[in-house]
Amino acid sequence: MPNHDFLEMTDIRKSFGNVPVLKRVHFHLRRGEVHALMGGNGAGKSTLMKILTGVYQKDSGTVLIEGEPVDLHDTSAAERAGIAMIFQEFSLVPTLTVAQNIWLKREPRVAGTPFINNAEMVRRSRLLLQELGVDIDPETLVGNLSVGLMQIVEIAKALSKKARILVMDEPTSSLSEAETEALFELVAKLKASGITIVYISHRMAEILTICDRVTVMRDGETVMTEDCAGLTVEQIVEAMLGAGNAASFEWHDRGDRLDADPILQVRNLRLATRINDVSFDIRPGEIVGLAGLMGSGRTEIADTIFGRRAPLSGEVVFDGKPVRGQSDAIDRGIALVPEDRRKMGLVLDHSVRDNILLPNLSRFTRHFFVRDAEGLQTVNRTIRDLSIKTDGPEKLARLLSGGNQQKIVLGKWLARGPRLLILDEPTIGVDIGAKSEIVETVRRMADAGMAVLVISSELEELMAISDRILVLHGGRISQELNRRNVASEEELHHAIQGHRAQQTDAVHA
Ligand SMILES: Nc1ncnc2c1ncn2[C@@H]1O[C@H](COP(=O)(O)OP(=O)(O)OP(=O)(O)O)[C@@H](O)[C@H]1O
Repeated sequence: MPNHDFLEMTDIRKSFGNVPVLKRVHFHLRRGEVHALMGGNGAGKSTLMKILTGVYQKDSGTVLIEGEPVDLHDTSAAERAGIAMIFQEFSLVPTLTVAQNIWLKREPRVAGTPFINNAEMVRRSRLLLQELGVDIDPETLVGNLSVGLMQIVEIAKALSKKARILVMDEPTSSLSEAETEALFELVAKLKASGITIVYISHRMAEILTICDRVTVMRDGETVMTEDCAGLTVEQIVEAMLGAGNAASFEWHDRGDRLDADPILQVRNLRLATRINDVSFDIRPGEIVGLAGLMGSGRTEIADTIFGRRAPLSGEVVFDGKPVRGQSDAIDRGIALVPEDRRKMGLVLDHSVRDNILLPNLSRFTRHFFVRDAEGLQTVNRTIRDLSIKTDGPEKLARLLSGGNQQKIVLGKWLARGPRLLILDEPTIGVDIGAKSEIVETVRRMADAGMAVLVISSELEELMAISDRILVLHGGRISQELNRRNVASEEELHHAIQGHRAQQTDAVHA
């Protein structure tokens, strides 16, 4: 008998209409490995995984598990074949308990009756969670759990269905540092028990930490499958982007703007959650990073500046006058690109063009006439500047890959030409090539006078983009660092943990 890998997807092809999305994809998994699936935004990773999980049907190609063809004609067929996708928290029902979520629609019954055997359901859930080594009470409501624990409940649910292959799509994107560590330990445990994991992520460092092998896709083809041991980030990036297209993610010293008057003044902000006393200024043309642990209150500060949240005390002054609510903030040129962009920033059933123009309509209308040509120019420029991968401006936002949807939301606010742009985790889900394009675009707009506040958990990103970095710790700005004086990511990491950095540099008195 020929020697087969555990899963073999060979020569998979898939087109939508006449657009080929998967051209000739080979994806092989060994039993019990953690296999990274990487590629630029729109390369075809999700499409391939949707074929594996029975959401889409392939046009041609073969899928074998242990050498035998498997039927993946719908999601329940894939489930029967032992394949499960770990969704983020959104697929659980918050008003049900952990046990009810794990066994939803498959609840154990009291023998000979149609009644749900609650005690048995709780017992089985407890066993599963114990096997995973986590301390979650099966009778807790899912709505009370942190995002990290919700993800673990998802994994328990998959294992309760006897999954042998788990697909994890950007599992750490909304996890805190501690939750990420816990997830990595869990991944190691699952692997040791023979479960095979497909791990999709744009975070290079974590791929090299926890994965055994990596497959890279580019433009609908697999271009590399290699052992991670000995592989460098540069080699992966080159495979993703093609030779000679290396992305630069370097910091530029943009000089100080200390003599300009601040456009934003945040004064003694106290919020209902965590924030005790936060004050800082931003001047036109400055890019200021806001660093802090997940849960330190960064997003709440952004919401308050944008007028979405009222402070208990303190105030936000923009261009000399207090901000009075969100519409006042928008009218006066403040833009916020939220962290959870899919939920908050996109109209999925509208085109790319509409999504970019929607918040900008007033700029492209005069006396009730929409100035189409000008609007379209802006749309095309946005698509080009941010390398949004779409067949054209009329494509529905829903049909774009996740990373490209993120770029539309960013693009629509940039197109508005705001005076203050607040970016909350600007590059979540965005590939490394696009990350550097986003950094470049933001820098160019700041050079033209836009003030920018960037919140990010990725220190590499904060280090690349910021002129100054504010460190949020214990409900206040514990340090204010001039980027020029921050020697390494390590040093910034220390500051975020609550240690004082070597060279602090108070920029305003
Ligand atoms: N239902 C669909 N109809 C038309 N085109 C689609 C559909 N689903 C995906 N596509 C297109 O297929 C291409 C590949 O998308 P896919 O979501 O697989 O990329 P990805 O590698 O997962 O990207 P990302 O890193 O951004 O999540 C994209 O150009 C996308 O627009």
